[in-house]
Amino acid sequence: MRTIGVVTSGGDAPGMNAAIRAIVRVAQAHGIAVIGFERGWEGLIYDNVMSLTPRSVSGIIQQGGTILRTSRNKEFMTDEGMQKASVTLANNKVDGLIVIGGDGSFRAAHEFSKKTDTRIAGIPATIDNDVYGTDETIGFDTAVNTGVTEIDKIRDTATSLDRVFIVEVMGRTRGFLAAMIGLTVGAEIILVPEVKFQPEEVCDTILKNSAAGKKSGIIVAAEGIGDTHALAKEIQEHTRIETRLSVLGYAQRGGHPTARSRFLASVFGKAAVEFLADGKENLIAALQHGKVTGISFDESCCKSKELDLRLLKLARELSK
Ligand SMILES: Nc1ncnc2c1ncn2[C@@H]1O[C@H](COP(=O)(O)OP(=O)(O)O)[C@@H](O)[C@H]1O
Ligand SMILES: O=P(O)(O)OC[C@H]1O[C@](O)(COP(=O)(O)O)[C@@H](O)[C@@H]1O
Ligand SMILES: [Mg+2]
Repeated sequence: MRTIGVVTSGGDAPGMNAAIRAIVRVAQAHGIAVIGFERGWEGLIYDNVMSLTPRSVSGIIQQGGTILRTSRNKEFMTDEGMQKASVTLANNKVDGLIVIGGDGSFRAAHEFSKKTDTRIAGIPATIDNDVYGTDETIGFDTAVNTGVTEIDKIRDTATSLDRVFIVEVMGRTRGFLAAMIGLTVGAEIILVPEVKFQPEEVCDTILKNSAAGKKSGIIVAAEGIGDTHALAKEIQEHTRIETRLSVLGYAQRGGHPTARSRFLASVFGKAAVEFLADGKENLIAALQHGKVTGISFDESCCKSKELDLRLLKLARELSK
């Protein structure tokens, strides 16, 4: 293994830069050079490369986003796109590729490795935490903390005006972010796509809480549950309690990575380089019960990670 290529793909996640830094510095210790491909798979298709050295990754451990930039790319999903990418890797004498991204990037990497025999290692980085096989992804903890900071502020105004708020958080089709944010802000209600709910039950809980003396209500809703605007309207009409919607949006994807996100980036970066250096192909660095390990792309891509529903139950118990 002489040269490793690195790409960040899909939605950016705080801590991606810390992972790039770790890869470059661990590779250096193994005598391996690193080059970066810019803007996700696009950089592999169009041969946009950036040399990465231990000095060029100085001062990025604390930066959100990704210095390699990223993209969502349709062309890579075609045979032709993958062939072009394979030629780029050969032209740059890349012996192994590290993909830093989420579930979509890993499905792409899996296809790519099957079609072109490319040696790949994965590093899970997405605020959604929706990668099977790892308890946590880089960026998740940062996005949780960003959500918590914002919702604590919303609680102040909600309590002052006896209001209910629906706060919509990201997560695509999954409820990992909503569940963790909801539990840790003391939300009265958490709505996730994994659990069907009836608006009447939500109204019922709000009315019971109000009768018990609660001055505000926070509903943390995952974006995947559907139309939160319509839900806020329905709650207000049924309960006669002023109900507002606040969509947290893209701020959840940015900002300085937390220590936790930087830690995961550092240990995953080291693991991914070592997988390739040791000839262990097509593994994703993963955290399982506090230990760093590897899970195959094959397994991760065909399984769906379960949401721990006990988080929702605990949040309900604690918000009475
Ligand atoms: N099934 C697939 N086959 C080939 N390429 C894919 C597939 N799914 C995703 N990709 C590629 O990976 C990119 C990143 O995936 P996406 O789902 O957008 O983000 P993330 O990796 O953060 O989940 C997509 O824009 C696309 O180029
Ligand atoms: O940036 P876009 O294309 O608007 O996509 C928004 C989506 O990206 C995310 O922020 C991150 O998702 P991915 O990690 O799958 O890219 C989701 O939570 C959100 O649904
Ligand atoms: Mg994803």
